[in-house]
Amino acid sequence: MTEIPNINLNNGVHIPQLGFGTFQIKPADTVEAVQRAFDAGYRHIDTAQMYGNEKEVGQAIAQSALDPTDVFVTTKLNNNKHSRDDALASFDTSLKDLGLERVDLFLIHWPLPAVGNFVDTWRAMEEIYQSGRARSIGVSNFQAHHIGRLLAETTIPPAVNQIELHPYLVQSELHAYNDEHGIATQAWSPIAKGLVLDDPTIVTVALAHNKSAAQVVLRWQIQLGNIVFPKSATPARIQENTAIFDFELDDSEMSMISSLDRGQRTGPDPDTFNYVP
Ligand SMILES: NC(=O)C1=CN([C@@H]2O[C@H](COP(=O)(O)OP(=O)(O)OC[C@H]3O[C@@H](n4cnc5c(N)ncnc54)[C@H](OP(=O)(O)O)[C@@H]3O)[C@@H](O)[C@H]2O)C=CC1
Ligand SMILES: O=C(O)C(=O)[C@@H](O)[C@H](O)C(=O)CO
Repeated sequence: MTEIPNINLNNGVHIPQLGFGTFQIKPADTVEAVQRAFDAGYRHIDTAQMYGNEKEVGQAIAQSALDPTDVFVTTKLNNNKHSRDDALASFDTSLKDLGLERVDLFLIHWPLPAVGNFVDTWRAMEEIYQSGRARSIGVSNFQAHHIGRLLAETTIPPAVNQIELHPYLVQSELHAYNDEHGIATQAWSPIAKGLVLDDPTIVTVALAHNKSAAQVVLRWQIQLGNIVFPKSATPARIQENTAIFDFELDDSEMSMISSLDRGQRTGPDPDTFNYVP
C-alpha cells in the first residue's frame, strides 16, 4: 500500500497530502468509487454539500473495515447557506448525511463577493470549530483580499485555502500569500480535468520517468507542497494516481512544468462567481 505523507495544518491537525476528489461522481457510483479509493490506500476524501454525495461517502466509510477516525473527511458549505443559521443547520445535516460525529475539515465553498457576507459566514464557521465538530476550518476559492478581511476582522485563521491550481494556472502569488499566513494550499482540479495531459512538456517528462502524464503532474503538485485530491471514477486511474511517491522531479523539470502557466481557469473566477442555487 502506498505511503502517503501528511501535511501539518496551522492548528496541529495532520492531513494526508493526497486525497480522493468526488465532484461529479454520481451518488449511485460514489460508494463503489470511494471503496476502491480506500482499497488503493487513500485515507482522505473531499466532498461538498454541493456534490450531492455526502450520504454515499458516509456509506462507503461505514461499510469499510476502517475506523472512521482514520479517514480524513472534508466537506464544504453550499453557496445558499451563507447566513449564520443556515450555515449551522446545514453543517448538522452534513454530519448526519456523512454519519459522522465530526468532520476533519469544513470549508466555505466560494466567497460570493456580490452576496457580500462571507465574513459573517466565517464567524459561523468559527462557532462550528469551537464546538469541536470540525477539527479544522478553511476556505475555498478565496483570493488574497478575501482572506485579508478574515484575518483583520475575525479570530481564527483559515487552515487551508482550496483553489484551482494546475500547470496552466500555477497561482504563484496566491500560493505565496497562503504560505506567508500559515494557510495550506489545496489544489483543486490538480490535473486540470485532464486538459494538461497531452501537453508536450508534460509528456516528455513523463516518458523520462516511465510514468503517466497524470502521475507527473500530481508529483509536481506534491513537490510544490500542495494538497491534492484527483477525481476518478475509473478503477485503474484511482490506483494510478497513488503511484506518485516512488520518483522525484528535479529542479529543471519542476521549472519546466511551472513555466507552462498561462493563467487559464477551467472553472469560475472567484471574483465574479456569485451563483447561489
Ligand atoms: N473547491 C472547489 O471549488 C472545487 C473543488 N474540486 C475538488 O477537486 C477534485 C478534483 O478536481 P476535478 O475537477 O474533479 O478535476 P481533476 O483535475 O481531478 O480531473 C478529473 C478528470 O480527470 C480524469 N482523470 C483522473 N485521473 C486520470 C488519469 N490518471 N489519467 C487520465 N485522466 C484522469 C477523470 O476521468 P475519470 O473519472 O473518467 O477517470 C476526470 O475526467 C474534485 O473531485 C473536487 O473534490 C473540484 C472543482 C472545484
Ligand atoms: O466542484 C466544485 O467544488 C465547484 O465548486 C464547481 O462545481 C463550480 O461550482 C463550478 O464549476 C460551477 O460551474
